[in-house]
Amino acid sequence: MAKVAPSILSADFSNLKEEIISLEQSGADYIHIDVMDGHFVPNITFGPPVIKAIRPHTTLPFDVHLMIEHPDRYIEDFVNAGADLISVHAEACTHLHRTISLIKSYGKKAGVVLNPHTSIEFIKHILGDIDLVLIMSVNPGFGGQSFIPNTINKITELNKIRNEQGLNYIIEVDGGVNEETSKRCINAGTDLLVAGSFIFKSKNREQAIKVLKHDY
Ligand SMILES: O=C(CO)[C@@H](O)[C@H](O)COP(=O)(O)O
Repeated sequence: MAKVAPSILSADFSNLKEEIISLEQSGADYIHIDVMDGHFVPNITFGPPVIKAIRPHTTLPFDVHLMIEHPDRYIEDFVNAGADLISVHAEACTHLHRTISLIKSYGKKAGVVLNPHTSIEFIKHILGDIDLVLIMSVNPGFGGQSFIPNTINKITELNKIRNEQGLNYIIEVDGGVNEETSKRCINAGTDLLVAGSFIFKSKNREQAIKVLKHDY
C-alpha cells in the first residue's frame, strides 16, 4: 500500500508542534518538509532551526525536500537538525552524484527531485545510487496548485526501469495530490504520496490519509 507524507507547507506555522502530533495520530507515514530559499523557487519557508524545533515531537521520519541552490553547503545542517531523508533537485546540482554521496556519507537516505519539465533521462545514470525519486507534479514553490497530468508518464517510466533493472528506489509524487490524482499515481507505481492542501483542508485528517491511500 502507498504511504503518505503530509506537507507541513499547508500547516498552521504558529502551531507546528500540535500539527505534527496531529499528523502522527492521523496515520501519516512521514512528515514532508518543504525548504525554499527564494532563489531556486520564488517562495521562502524555513530552515534547519525550525526542523530541529519540531524534531522532538514525533518519531515519524522527516522527508526533507530542499528547493534551494547550492544544497551541498547545508546538508550537514539538515542532518544535524534531524532529517532522515534528504532530497535535492537535479536542476539545482551541478555535481549531483557528489551531492548524493554527501547525503549518504551521513548515513541518511538520499533522493533526487525532478521538476515537471525534467526528463528521467537526466538522472538515469544515478538511479542505482539513490533511495528515492521525487516527481514534482506541479512547479515547485507553492501549495494548492493543480496536478500536471503528463507527469504520470514519468512515474510509469520510473516504475518500468525499476522493475527491469531490479532497483529499489522509492517513487514519490508531490503537488496537487488528492483522491482522484492519488489513484492515478498509485496505479502508475507511486509508493509515497505528498499532500498538503488535501490533508490540511479536510475536516478529518485520518480519513483524508486513508482516502489518499485508497484504503477504505
Ligand atoms: O513542494 C511543494 C510545493 O513546492 C509541495 O509539497 C506542496 O506543498 C504540495 O502542496 P499541495 O499541492 O498538496 O497543496
